[in-house]
Amino acid sequence: MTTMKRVLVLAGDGIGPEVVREALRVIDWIDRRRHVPFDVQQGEVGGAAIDAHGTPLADATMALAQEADAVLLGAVGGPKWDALPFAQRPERGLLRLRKELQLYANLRPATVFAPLVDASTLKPEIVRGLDLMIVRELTGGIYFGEPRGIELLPDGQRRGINTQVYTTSEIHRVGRVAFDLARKRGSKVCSADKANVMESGRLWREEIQKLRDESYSDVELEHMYADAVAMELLRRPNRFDVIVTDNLFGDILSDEAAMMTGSLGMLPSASLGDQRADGGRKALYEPVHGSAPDIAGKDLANPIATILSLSMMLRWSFDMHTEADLIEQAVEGVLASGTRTGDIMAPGMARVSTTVMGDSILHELDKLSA
Ligand SMILES: NC(=O)C1=CN([C@@H]2O[C@H](COP(=O)(O)OP(=O)(O)OC[C@H]3O[C@@H](n4cnc5c(N)ncnc54)[C@H](O)[C@@H]3O)[C@@H](O)[C@H]2O)C=CC1
Ligand SMILES: CC(C)CC(=O)C(=O)O
Ligand SMILES: [Mg+2]
Repeated sequence: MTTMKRVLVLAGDGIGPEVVREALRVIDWIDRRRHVPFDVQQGEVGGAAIDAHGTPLADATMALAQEADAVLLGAVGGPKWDALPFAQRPERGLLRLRKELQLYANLRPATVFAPLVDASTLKPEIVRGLDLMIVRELTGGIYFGEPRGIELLPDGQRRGINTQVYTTSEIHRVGRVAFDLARKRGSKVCSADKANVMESGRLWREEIQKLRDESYSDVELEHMYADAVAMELLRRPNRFDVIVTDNLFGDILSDEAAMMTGSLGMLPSASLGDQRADGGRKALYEPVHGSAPDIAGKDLANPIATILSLSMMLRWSFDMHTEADLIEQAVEGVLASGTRTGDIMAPGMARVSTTVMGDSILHELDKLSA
């Protein structure tokens, strides 16, 4: 018997609702055409939740997220809420979800679809065939460390403080995810840190090395400074297989990697917690991009990152590899036919809207499963 897949959808702000709407149509397609029942609940996060409930994530929504098999999120934030204190900003809603669901491993694959080789700002020979995985630590580091704040000094200056903190167990658990993934891919891990200037970076390096020597001696490990990784990503991205790094460096390096694939609008992500004894795990899926206020409400956003995040959900939360493959093939087919949103458009191609991109992917899914 096929069990019901309980998915909580939090569309969020800006282009969030626009891109999530297209992913919901794909869920509906799977439900109808592949006879896999989904129980989709919807809630607010970010600015939308501030407007509706006065907080970036209501406790009731947090409880729904705890109960769901998986969460699909659009994006949060926008100029309307930019002046709010940090604790009340839209981004805190997302950070609370990550922290309370203990989603410590953020998988951000950067894959270049063949038809998009020319959409990258890098030369085709640099990005062709790119298939790398960034594993970003997501619940520790400088985004959560204490002390933090902005304080007034006696001389009238203000001082901003954030703290980078990691413990051995936080490093080991995300390291294990990276090494396990590498075993299924090219068996190579690059660990990015700043061990030359930060104590937390030195600890990161020592513990990743220890983990590799004790449990993953079959996997090749190299350590690099995060700034050098930023440089190498532009020079020779194909040298990388899996990159494991902390919360802040992972945030930055994955936006950089996104541009190899043509656009931030192409990059999906999965945020995973520990696997339970029953094989399940807490998980949240979201595009890597933000709420893109500059194009919000105009039906211009690329929904592919969100649709590919759904495909990651099918793989990681529901073991539905056939359907995940179908979605990825449909995206590739649509791109090959020259259907492009503005962010991945090449000269001479017509620009389609978010909705038409969604229509085209559904049409391609129909064709593939006819
Ligand atoms: N996970 C999340 O919810 C994230 C939220 N944010 C928030 O989003 C807001 C805007 O941040 P930005 O720095 O502008 O980053 P952004 O990712 O929203 O936009 C950066 C640029 O990429 C373009 N872009 C992004 N996604 C696109 C898509 N799907 N299709 C076409 N073009 C796309 C935007 O138009 C913009 O020019 C801020 O409030 C920020 O805090 C930023 C990053 C992640
Ligand atoms: C809390 C988010 C807005 C930070 C971010 O840029 C991301 O996770 O990609
Ligand atoms: Mg980011």
